Amino acid sequence: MMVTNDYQYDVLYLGSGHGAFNGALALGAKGDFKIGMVEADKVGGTCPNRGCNAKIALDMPVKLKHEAENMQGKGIQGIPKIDWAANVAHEKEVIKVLPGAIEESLVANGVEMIHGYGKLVDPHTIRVAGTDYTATNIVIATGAHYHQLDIPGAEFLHDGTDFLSLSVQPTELTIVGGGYIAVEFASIAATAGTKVNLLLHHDTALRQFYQPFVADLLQQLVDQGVNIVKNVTPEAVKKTANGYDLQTNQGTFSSDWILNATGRDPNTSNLGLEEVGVAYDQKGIKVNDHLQTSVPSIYASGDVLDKKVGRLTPTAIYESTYLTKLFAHETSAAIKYPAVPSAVFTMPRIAQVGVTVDEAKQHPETYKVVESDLAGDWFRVSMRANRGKAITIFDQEGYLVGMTEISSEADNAIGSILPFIEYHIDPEQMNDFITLFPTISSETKNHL
Ligand SMILES: Cc1cc2nc3c(=O)[nH]c(=O)nc-3n(C[C@H](O)[C@H](O)[C@H](O)COP(=O)(O)OP(=O)(O)OC[C@H]3O[C@@H](n4cnc5c(N)ncnc54)[C@H](O)[C@@H]3O)c2cc1C
Ligand SMILES: NC(=O)c1ccc[n+]([C@@H]2O[C@H](COP(=O)([O-])OP(=O)(O)OC[C@H]3O[C@@H](n4cnc5c(N)ncnc54)[C@H](O)[C@@H]3O)[C@@H](O)[C@H]2O)c1
Repeated sequence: MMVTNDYQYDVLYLGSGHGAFNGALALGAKGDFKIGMVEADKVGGTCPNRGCNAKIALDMPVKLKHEAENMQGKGIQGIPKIDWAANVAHEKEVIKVLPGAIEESLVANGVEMIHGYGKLVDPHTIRVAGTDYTATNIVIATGAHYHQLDIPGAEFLHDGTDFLSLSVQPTELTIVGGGYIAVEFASIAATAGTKVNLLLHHDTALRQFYQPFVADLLQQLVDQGVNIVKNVTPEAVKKTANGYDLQTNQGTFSSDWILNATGRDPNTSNLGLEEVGVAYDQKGIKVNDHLQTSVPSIYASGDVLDKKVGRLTPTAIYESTYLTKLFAHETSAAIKYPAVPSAVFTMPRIAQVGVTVDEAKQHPETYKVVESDLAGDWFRVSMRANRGKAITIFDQEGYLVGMTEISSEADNAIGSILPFIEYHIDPEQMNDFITLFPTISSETKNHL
């Protein structure tokens, strides 16, 4: 596809996160598309600048400290101390190159960057600072923002972006929420020695994960000193001489910092969606199975979508690269998501992919569920990291269709089996895969 009309671009992206830039890079590499991208903030969006990359950089010393604790007296003497300020400084150092590097590769692939806040004017036009940019197709990839609590004193609450820039270690931290961000940041802070209150809205956390594993994770956080309180509804925040009081239906929690981790809402306001007729609600922009909105020339991708798969970086990448194939006429098929893995980067981690344990247990006529204790896995014993459980799910013909694990290496374990599920590798063919030994992938394959 090339410009065949009076529009300036073939494709104009609104936003430059993974929901946009991976697809734009691939489209630009084809060489015959005119592409523009509008970004109001840092190029690369949430994940590189204030999401996954920043978070995992902060988690590195956390994992290392747990590993050193496990190896005490087994070749390691002394428990390292996390230097909070230095950890945050290192996180900033490793992510600061990302927006520049992403913009450089976009430009090298022919993408024209337009810096500023964009708003739709009509089905083919985005206005930025008074200038109109036109395109055959527009992709809305504006991401999501932190959910605000509507309580008195909400202005004293901090969000995940603030946490990732918090250079002074809180003595006591209160976290509201029980999703990914709440438990991951609780794990980071508690390991560094901060006293953490983790306030769950319900009687559990991480509701999309296998609950016995979540209960085990919460118990391990309690063992590290985290004060977990269930069924909490926040009511008001008050500033005190030493910090803040969070008043709730379960009493008052005093701490020097409060993290509001109650979810993220799609960025749909002030984009001109109503004016142009793009349908959306509080769950996000509505699209058909080709990621096309109610306005045929406008598509949407990433966290801003109303979608059933997780609001994750890999799903945003998958959507933006699907759109590239669609625009390049390399496919006309509906989007079909592969099995989407997800991990909670706590210590221990929980990760899962494919058919869930609950689904499998509800349908014993279709699935076989195999539970494995990892205590005896030799490689993990050598790492002294053999506390954990894995559950593998097979269909009646013996094909692997799902897996979930809790362990310090659950992310690596689940990552190692994805092709078996996605490519429907039969039990015999699995023997054709030679793994590296000894590694987590060889240990994991032993359980299949
Ligand atoms: C703390 C945190 C940790 C996370 N950890 C993980 C993880 O470990 N693994 C994982 O898979 N996912 C993780 N995620 C989720 C992941 O970051 C998102 O799913 C992903 O970044 C979504 O990409 P996106 O392109 O849809 O949106 P974004 O990356 O948010 O990009 C949207 C962009 O659009 C821009 N924009 C918005 N409106 C306009 C406008 N009108 N004009 C111009 N520009 C505009 C914004 O400035 C932004 O740059 C995490 C998220 C957070 C917040
Ligand atoms: N490891 C990862 O893949 C990862 C890590 C971090 C974030 N993310 C993504 O970032 C997004 C945001 O993560 P999150 O953890 O903020 O959201 P989430 O939706 O996972 O969790 C929100 C939590 O807030 C609670 N909550 C909602 N309203 C509340 C209220 N009024 N009072 C108290 N608690 C309330 C919910 O019960 C839930 O536990 C998600 O889309 C997630 O997919 C992913």
